[in-house]
Amino acid sequence: MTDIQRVVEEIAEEMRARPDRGEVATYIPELARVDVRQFGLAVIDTEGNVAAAGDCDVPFSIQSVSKVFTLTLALGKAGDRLWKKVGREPSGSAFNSIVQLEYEKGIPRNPFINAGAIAVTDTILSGHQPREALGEIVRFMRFLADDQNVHIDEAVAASEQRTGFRNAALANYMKAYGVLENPVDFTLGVYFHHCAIAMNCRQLAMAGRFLAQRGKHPVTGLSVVPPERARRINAVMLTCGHYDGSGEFAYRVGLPGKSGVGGGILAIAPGKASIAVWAPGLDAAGNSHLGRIALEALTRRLGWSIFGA
Ligand SMILES: NC(=O)CC[C@H](N)C(=O)O
Repeated sequence: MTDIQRVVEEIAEEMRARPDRGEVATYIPELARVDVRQFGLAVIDTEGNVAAAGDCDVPFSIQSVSKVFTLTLALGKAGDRLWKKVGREPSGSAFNSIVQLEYEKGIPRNPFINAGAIAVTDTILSGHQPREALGEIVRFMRFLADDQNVHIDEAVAASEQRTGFRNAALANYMKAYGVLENPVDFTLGVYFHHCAIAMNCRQLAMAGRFLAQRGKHPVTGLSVVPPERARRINAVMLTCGHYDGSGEFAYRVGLPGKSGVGGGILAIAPGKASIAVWAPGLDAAGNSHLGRIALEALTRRLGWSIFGA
């Protein structure tokens, strides 16, 4: 057994035993049904060695973790023009906050808060039909995960479509400022559906590998993005990937990471590994409670924080 596999199994064991699990998201009714006792962890190093434990094969709703991949696609389409529509500063406010948008004239602070991700999705749509844009996003996820078995959980998408009034407010607000180009319902439809992509920890860690290896696809060796872009996406993940918990995540874990309200976190140890953890219970900022604790244990034991041991 490798050191990494031993550490991953130890952590899964420790997390299973903990009574503090956080609370599942309830504002998307379908997510409220998920069993909070689950825990999965998968680490894939740059040579392709997989260390995994717990519920690492159970698919979960990746939610905002999808925003890393839509950002990658949108940068591929629009290049640096994307940064006219969305900033890259931490927001210091909740993921679904509205107040900042008014002060900043409809330009969201960063691509990972909901408003920013909706603006990113709008860039991917750029005049196409929602079905085509969604197809492109799902194909990209399958290509990166090297697995055709990645799909959209329609029940989760429909659940959020029915209840996503706050996101509708954010989108309409940006539309009023001319930040969104497509019909609001098109952009929101694609956004809700890409948030509803279901993947397991192994698939998600695989999909993130290009960010750990200078933009290269792990299987084909092709360039997914140039090294400079991979570095920059990691930087935005570090500063903005956990909303108003981003400082705490950097302090404790020390890796670029992106969380979702399904309880997943994708974390990148540049040059070393891609890591996916899933524990559905959330903390007050909407980030996976045990996911963060597990990653803190992992980076400490393996000495993987980008800030040193
Ligand atoms: N933080 C999240 O994962 C939020 C994503 C969710 N789909 C929403 O828009 O509210």
